[in-house]
Amino acid sequence: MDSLSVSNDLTIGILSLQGAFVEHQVSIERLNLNRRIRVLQVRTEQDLDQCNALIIPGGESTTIALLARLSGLFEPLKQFANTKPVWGTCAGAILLSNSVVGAKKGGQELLGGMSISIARNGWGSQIESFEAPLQVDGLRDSTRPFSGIFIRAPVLLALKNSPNDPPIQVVARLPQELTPESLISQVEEFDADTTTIVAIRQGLHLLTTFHPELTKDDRFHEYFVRECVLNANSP
Ligand SMILES: NC(=O)CC[C@H](N)C(=O)O
Repeated sequence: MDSLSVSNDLTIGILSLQGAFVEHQVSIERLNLNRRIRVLQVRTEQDLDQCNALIIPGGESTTIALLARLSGLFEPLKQFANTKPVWGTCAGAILLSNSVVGAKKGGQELLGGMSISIARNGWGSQIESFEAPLQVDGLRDSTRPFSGIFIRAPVLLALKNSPNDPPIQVVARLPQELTPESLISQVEEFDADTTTIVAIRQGLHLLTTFHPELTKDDRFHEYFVRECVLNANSP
């Protein structure tokens, strides 16, 4: 893919403690980038040190946070997110959020970095998992909808950027307002319009509440590489 050719060697790490990390790796490798971008499964601080960008996969956010803490990766990950591009999908999106509602008993450690609040498992039991066609700004061939796969997905509750934070850009929305039934028991009030937002960018980071790595459509991975990784690493 010529448009994504780069002259510097870059490493995209995939946090590989739990969840759908192999699927992300396969998707990036399928992009057929030139060999100067490599993919690395990240399990240690030494792995992370080699990365120019990171993907935090879907899975179980409490478990990923706990394993990161136990493996000494939690603080290095926080520092990484201060300076380098990170893409969080589903559980990864929860970890990138600055605040969460509906955490497990005992609390939930967050890496933070994106000024939003998010509700874990925010969709009601009837639609706990669903697929929806998304209109996404900036994807290649953007008139073709992207099929969003939502699996016990989190729901965005509020965009909370202060004037000092980088602006938040909405990248994708659900086609219509679905009723996030579980939210009704978790939060007293929510803004139905915000709950339709399913992908955002802020600063270096990308967040998607769904799972692009579970489709054969690699346009989101291409988007992350082009918009976040190459932009941040261009000379
Ligand atoms: N598919 C997913 O990543 C689900 C996220 C999960 N519900 C969590 O709270 O971590």
